[in-house]
Amino acid sequence: MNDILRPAMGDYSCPDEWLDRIAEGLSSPGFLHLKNALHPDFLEKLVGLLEAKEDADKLERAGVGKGASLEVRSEIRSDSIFWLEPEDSSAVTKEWLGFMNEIISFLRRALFLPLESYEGHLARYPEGGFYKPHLDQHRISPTRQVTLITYLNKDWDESNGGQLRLYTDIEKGIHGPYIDILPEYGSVVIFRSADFWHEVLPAKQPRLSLTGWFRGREDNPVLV
Ligand SMILES: O=C(O)CCC(=O)C(=O)O
Ligand SMILES: [Fe+2]
Repeated sequence: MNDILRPAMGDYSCPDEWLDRIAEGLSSPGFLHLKNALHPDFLEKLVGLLEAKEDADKLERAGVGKGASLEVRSEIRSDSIFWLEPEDSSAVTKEWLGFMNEIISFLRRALFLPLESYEGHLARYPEGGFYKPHLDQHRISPTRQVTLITYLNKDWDESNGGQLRLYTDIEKGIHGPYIDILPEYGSVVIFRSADFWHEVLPAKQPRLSLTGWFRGREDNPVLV
């Protein structure tokens, strides 16, 4: 797909075309891949924030599981992350969270998805980093409904590895068909969190991204 759909910097009212594409893709086949989806100035700020957090030693090794069972499992995933919190003082975080809230409102209206909130983190996979096949929706707490990943890697090509491998048949899972998506600068991938097994293939260079989830209610999750 060749898209130039760039929400302008400082104006995160999402273009209707962008929103329509999201609704269409999530309805069927349940995922979409937008290239060059974000304004370059905004991408620079996200990279700047990630680098600043890394320099300040604020990235933490990402865990697997939830709540009390959350633990670092190096054999499953090797990224380090920084959660974007509303109380964060940086303008870029505020802008991003505002943008995500706008998408929540739209998805509630357009697809009647019972979304309540967004959670997201910047991520850095080191050289050789990977994330083994998984579903983003936890079995025990199925609040995550929709995944949205933004990639922040300039000049990334196939020789760098690090593809997102998205398995497109929920029944067959990792034994079924898949597509590979390069984590190219400004690309956005969106998919239904319960329906797509996926993994990050080993990256030959450090690999940067912003991964987040639109969530339903904790106590009354509705499967989409
Ligand atoms: O970065 C990616 O391509 C996928 C990351 C992922 O699957 C996750 O954080 O759950
Ligand atoms: Fe995932």
